[in-house]
Amino acid sequence: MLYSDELGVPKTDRTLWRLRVDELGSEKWEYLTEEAAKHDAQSSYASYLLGSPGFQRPEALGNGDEKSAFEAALQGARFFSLLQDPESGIFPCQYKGPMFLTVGYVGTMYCAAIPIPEPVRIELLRYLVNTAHPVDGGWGLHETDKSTAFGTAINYVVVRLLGLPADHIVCKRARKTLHTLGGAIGAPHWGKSWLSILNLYKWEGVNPVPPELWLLPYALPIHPGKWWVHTRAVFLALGYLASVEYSCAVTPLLEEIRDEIYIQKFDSIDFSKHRNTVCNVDLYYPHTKFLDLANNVLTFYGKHLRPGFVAKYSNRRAYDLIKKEIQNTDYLCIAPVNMALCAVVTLIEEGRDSPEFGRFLEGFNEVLFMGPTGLTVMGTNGAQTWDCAFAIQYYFMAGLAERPEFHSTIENAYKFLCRTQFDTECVPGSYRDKRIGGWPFSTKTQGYTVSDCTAEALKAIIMVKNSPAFQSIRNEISDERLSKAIDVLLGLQNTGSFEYGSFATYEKIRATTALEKLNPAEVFGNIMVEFPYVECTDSSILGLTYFTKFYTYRKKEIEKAIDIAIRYLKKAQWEDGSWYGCWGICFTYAGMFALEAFSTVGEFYSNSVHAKKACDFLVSKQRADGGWSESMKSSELHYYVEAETSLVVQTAWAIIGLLLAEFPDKPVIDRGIQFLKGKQSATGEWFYQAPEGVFNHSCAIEYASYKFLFPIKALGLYAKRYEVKE
Ligand SMILES: CC(C)=CCC[C@@H](C)[C@H]1CC[C@@]2(C)C3=C(CC[C@]12C)[C@@]1(C)CC[C@H](O)C(C)(C)[C@@H]1CC3
Repeated sequence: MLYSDELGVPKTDRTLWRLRVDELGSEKWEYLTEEAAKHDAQSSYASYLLGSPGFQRPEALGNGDEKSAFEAALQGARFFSLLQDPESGIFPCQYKGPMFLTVGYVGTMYCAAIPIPEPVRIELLRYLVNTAHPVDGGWGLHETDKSTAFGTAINYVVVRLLGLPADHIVCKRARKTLHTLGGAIGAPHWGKSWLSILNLYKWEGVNPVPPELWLLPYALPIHPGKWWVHTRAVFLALGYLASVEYSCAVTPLLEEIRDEIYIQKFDSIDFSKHRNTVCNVDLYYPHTKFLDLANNVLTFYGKHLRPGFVAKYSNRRAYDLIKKEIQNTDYLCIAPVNMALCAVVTLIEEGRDSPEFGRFLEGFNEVLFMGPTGLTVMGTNGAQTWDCAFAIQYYFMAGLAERPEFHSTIENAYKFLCRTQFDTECVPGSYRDKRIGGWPFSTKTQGYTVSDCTAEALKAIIMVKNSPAFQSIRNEISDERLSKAIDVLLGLQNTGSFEYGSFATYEKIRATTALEKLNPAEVFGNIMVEFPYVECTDSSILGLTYFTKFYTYRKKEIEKAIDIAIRYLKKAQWEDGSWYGCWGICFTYAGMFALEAFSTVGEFYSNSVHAKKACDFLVSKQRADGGWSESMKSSELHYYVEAETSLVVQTAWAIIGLLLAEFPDKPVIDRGIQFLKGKQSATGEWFYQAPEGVFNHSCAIEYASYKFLFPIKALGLYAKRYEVKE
């Protein structure tokens, strides 16, 4: 039973929610009146997303051992295909986990004094009640985290702003935990920033990130235009807000909250002394001495030396850049963190009734996603492109795509990918690369190319274009447009000495990774600049190798790019045969991707020491029940940590790696396959077990489609290798 139900916390009527999806993949939930709902049926996949009974499952097939691996893959694909929105081709799902995003939406609405629509308010609250830590009632950085000062302080504020009274049991428990953690004073930089925006803390107690940094010559490595896109975008807006010291008007409710979140009396706190006070439970990446020094110098500058005209000029510059970010992403911004901050800046600059701020109010609907436990702000505005690219590829690899029953699934997803390729550039002066030809992680509107998303989308499209079964839609995208994707991808490969041949996420590495020494976020690792990522490198290899099978465009350069990327991978492999994965958990995820990349250049268990070592590593982690189970702790601690129970997605990853590397010991693989089959319901469903993804080493995030996509691939590859063809 959900905690919110146990407590009798109000909820909306699930049957009245509708998911509106448009052809570019924007996902917006709408709550209807009972009358309107009568004429507007809930789609079946929306019922699945809400955990409502309306979802029509495929007809049941046999359980566990009775079915072959192929039948299990087939049944899994039948189930997953029902989760597609047939109009747009995407597979909408709640991309949740991070617990520091809802404050952005609720905080912005509070600053603008705009009431949150009632169904949204009720469901946001319900989600927070359901994610409160079962033991102590606090919240962490992500849903499955321990309680931290950051998570507990901001989400406590959020539930109070959403109307939960201070004497409610949820508030009482959270408050007690917050006080045990030392109170909101120990919140890290972003927590302190949001508290200051909400007038619950003072800007003098927040370490500075002045917009003046944008006035420095670009040649300097410290120039923010060279930082990782997310960090650049967050600190751009935060720099503006801190510089103008924006805080919303104090209200009686805020005065109450001021009395609740600290262990000291609010008025007695000298906030300027707490710039560096961070609860040690929260601390993942402590300040370096170098950063402390820089903070002291910049604080002194801000207080005593900053000429008014410089402040004004640099704020203008920051706002200009914010406007460009808004233009390039049509108000979505790169992700909900900077979106909310840009919305507050727009509120200050343009006013609450301006059309510009109004667009933000619409944009928020695209990142709020409803689910069985309530409504939350997602990590991005979805995972549309990524999921479609995988679905297409894995149906092909599993030998399913050509079956007429899946034609429309493939066709719809393919058309979505074709529509999603970038065909316009960013406005000049945005510090952005050329993007025409690239693909994003979510939607075209969001506007940011990602290396591996480009490569995986490209590969999926080539599969469809060259399949005899899909000749009628092969001209949906021209070969020339595929060549543009190659231009983007080749342009993203790193050429610096230590990361030579690798790929980062959104851009090439623009400044030394030593800048990480200035990471001020306290709770995240690897955020200051781009880093070389093995998974992004692997996916890029997959896209490039697949392209050369069919096309000759820039062939020599592509071959060289693949060669140096493979070399990078080999260099990055750890002594024990593993790789540290940054975007999925963790060594298992990275191992799978690397083995797939090796397989495309003819390196397998039998002929490559690197592939052999990688397989041996994976095999050494198999558990007695045949499954694999890596914990999120691996990502945090940088060594392999097993979780409590075997996990479907982890097992699929390991099996895929072993199969693609042609690992010879069949019984090992058989046991993994048995595990995957055993966890599948007769209707083809696999169930959520644990977050599959991670970012910045410390924050877990759920990829809801993975529990279908990777088992389908694993079972299908197994069937191709070992089962007699039908
Ligand atoms: C520290 C900050 C700004 C937090 C906001 C959250 C974002 C940084 C996260 C949320 C989703 C996220 C993990 C994502 C990625 C980067 C960081 C994101 C955007 C990328 C695009 C990096 C490359 C990866 O291979 C993959 C494509 C899987 C992910 C997708 C989601």
